[in-house]
Amino acid sequence: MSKILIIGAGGQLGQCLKTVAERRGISDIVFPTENEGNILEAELLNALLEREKPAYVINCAAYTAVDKAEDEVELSKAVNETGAGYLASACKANQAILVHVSTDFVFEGKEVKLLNEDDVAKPINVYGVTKLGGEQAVASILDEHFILRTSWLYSEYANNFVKTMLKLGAERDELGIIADQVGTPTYAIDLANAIFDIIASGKKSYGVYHYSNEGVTSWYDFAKAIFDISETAVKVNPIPGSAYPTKAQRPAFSVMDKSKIKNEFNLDIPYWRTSLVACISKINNK
Ligand SMILES: NC(=O)C1=CN([C@@H]2O[C@H](COP(=O)(O)OP(=O)(O)OC[C@H]3O[C@@H](n4cnc5c(N)ncnc54)[C@H](OP(=O)(O)O)[C@@H]3O)[C@@H](O)[C@H]2O)C=CC1
Ligand SMILES: Cc1cn([C@H]2C[C@H](O)[C@@H](COP(=O)(O)OP(=O)(O)O[C@H]3O[C@@H](C)C(=O)[C@@H](O)[C@H]3O)O2)c(=O)[nH]c1=O
Repeated sequence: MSKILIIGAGGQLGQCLKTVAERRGISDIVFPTENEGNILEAELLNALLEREKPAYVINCAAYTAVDKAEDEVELSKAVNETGAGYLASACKANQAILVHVSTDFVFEGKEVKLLNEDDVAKPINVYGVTKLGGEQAVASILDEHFILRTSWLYSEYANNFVKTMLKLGAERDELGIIADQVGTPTYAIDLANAIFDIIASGKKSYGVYHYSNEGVTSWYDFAKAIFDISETAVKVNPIPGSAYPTKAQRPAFSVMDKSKIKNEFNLDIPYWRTSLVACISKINNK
């Protein structure tokens, strides 16, 4: 496979890419540290790409603290938008193709309808606004880009909803979980495999693509499944979003249509509950 460089390698998706690269025997791949690949430093990125000469760059660096972003607007914008633009410029200067990861939170989510790549993005929180800004920066600077929007990422690595639930389930007898926000969880290992499949295809069909696991659920049903699969005895109560106030608003419905990515790259996407079983088994055997 062509040489690949990962930015934001220390995060959840970065660690999944590393695991999957090892499993698939992908060896021509570089995982710089955050200091070596700081997305806020344009010249550093350019020098890194000049030195490594990757054919593909995968951008996993992001500001992902959705509630905190409401107070840290500048930092969120710098990492998600300005930094993404710097990386796109470095790719342009060094003839690299950029795989940039984005989110379902670019959508307003007020309508119950499958979201496709042409639907209008209208984010309702700072994180979503800055991620949309990142998409626009990438697309305006570099033609050779794949923007992959994904949703509700979890894995055995870093912090995520599954690990939060397993922790809270061990500490408490009862939990209230929002039942009126609907979307699709995505096992970051599956996303990592899809990214390598896209690269391995060598196809140049650049643009925006939606990728999540198959199926639809709410945070409440997701939590129920986590406790069911992990055999954790905790009572889970479905609550409306209004009963769990958060700094950031979240889309009520953000299920994405994945037809485009499946057709273009011939992907077979796992059902969300099947992947959740695989992830919890990994967590338990760690
Ligand atoms: N997590 C989720 O539920 C979802 C994530 N996404 C998107 O998927 C992508 C991957 O997310 P995920 O892996 O979960 O996120 P993480 O927060 O786990 O990883 C992001 C990484 O970016 C790093 N980072 C922050 N600032 C910089 C910087 N200036 N230079 C280089 N690296 C930096 C972070 O380091 P540090 O920890 O030190 O800040 C962290 O290691 C992101 O684009 C995200 O927006 C999309 C949908 C859902
Ligand atoms: C801990 C907890 C959360 N919740 C709710 C709050 C929220 O609506 C939902 C998920 O909470 P989290 O804060 O874990 O997830 P959140 O950070 O909102 O997840 C989002 O992250 C960004 C990065 C994305 O790009 C999105 O796709 C999505 O994955 O669960 C409860 O209802 N009860 C609880 O006890």
